[in-house]
This record gives sequence, C-alpha cells and structure tokens, in this order.
Amino acid sequence: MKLRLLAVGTRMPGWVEEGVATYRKRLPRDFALEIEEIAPARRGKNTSADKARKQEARRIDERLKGGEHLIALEVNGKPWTTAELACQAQGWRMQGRDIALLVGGPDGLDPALSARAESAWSISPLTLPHPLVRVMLAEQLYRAWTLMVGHPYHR
Ligand SMILES: C[S@@+](CC[C@H](N)C(=O)[O-])C[C@H]1O[C@@H](n2cnc3c(N)ncnc32)[C@H](O)[C@@H]1O
Repeated sequence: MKLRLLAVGTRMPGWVEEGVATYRKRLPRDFALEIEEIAPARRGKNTSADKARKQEARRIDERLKGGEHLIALEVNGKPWTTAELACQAQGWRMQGRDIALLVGGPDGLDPALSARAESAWSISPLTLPHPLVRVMLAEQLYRAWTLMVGHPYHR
C-alpha cells in the first residue's frame, strides 16, 4: 500500500520540512508516506477563492491515479482518535488500495473535489495552517503505525 499526501503549497519553511522528515523516515517501506506538493493558484486582486480552489483541484486531479482511496483533510471532517486512525489504516492495508490524502491551500479544497473523496478526516476542530497540517499528519500516521505494530512510541 502506498500513502501519498497531495498538499497545496510549495517552498515550505525549514521547520515543516524537518518535522515531516522526522516522521517519514521512521515509517517502514510498506507504510511509506510520499509527499507531492501542488503549486498554489496565483491569487491576484480579481481572483476569487472559488476560482483559486478550482485551479488547485485541477492540479490535484492531474496527479491522482485511478483506484486510489481519496481522503480529504477537512476541518469539518470526521475526527478519529489515534486508535480509530490505526483501525482505519489497518482497513486500508487489508483493502490493498493506495491512499491519497488531500490537503487544501489557503482557501481550502474545492467542494467538488472533496465530494469525490471517500472520507473527510479532521485532525482538530481548529482551523490549522496547511504547513502545520503536514507535520501533524506525518506524526499521526507514524503514531497509528506504532499502534498497529505494538511499538512503544504510542502510549
Ligand atoms: C488554512 S486551511 C483552509 C481553511 C479553509 N477556510 C477551509 O475551511 O478549508 C488549509 C487546508 O488545511 C487543511 N486543514 C486545516 N485545518 C484542518 C483540520 N483541523 N483538520 C484537517 N485538515 C485541516 C485542510 O485540507 C484545508 O483545506
């Protein structure tokens, strides 16, 4: 199973790169997390948030592979405890499908793209900046994996 994080935003600050790398390198090959950055839409004074989101959605769509299980990261999505996340991840593994996790840009994800996702996952009821979401996702996926394999990291 492959896990891909398709995240709007490029040129992340060092602390984001470092934070994501810290957890990515701990993950085993069969639960590896790949990161694909999606260029944000150019926002001029005449660019509506809707137009920017649609452009970003097209860019994400170009990178999607057929048959992937799409999971949209949404503030209003379903909150999973770490144990529930580990259970979800166990299910993803058993299904044998690759996973694409979608993180929007400053204006969020295009609703039409979100509607195509099979799940909407909220990692907090707070609206978080998208660079921070990457770090939290990487840590939570690592934490879920440790729970799945009985590694003492999760307690
Ligand atoms: C700055 S937020 C966008 C805020 C936008 N108003 C919205 O409601 O989506 C950028 C992206 O980060 C992700 N995000 C932010 N907070 C989140 C949370 N608590 N749970 C899950 N994803 C979150 C979402 O993918 C969102 O599209």
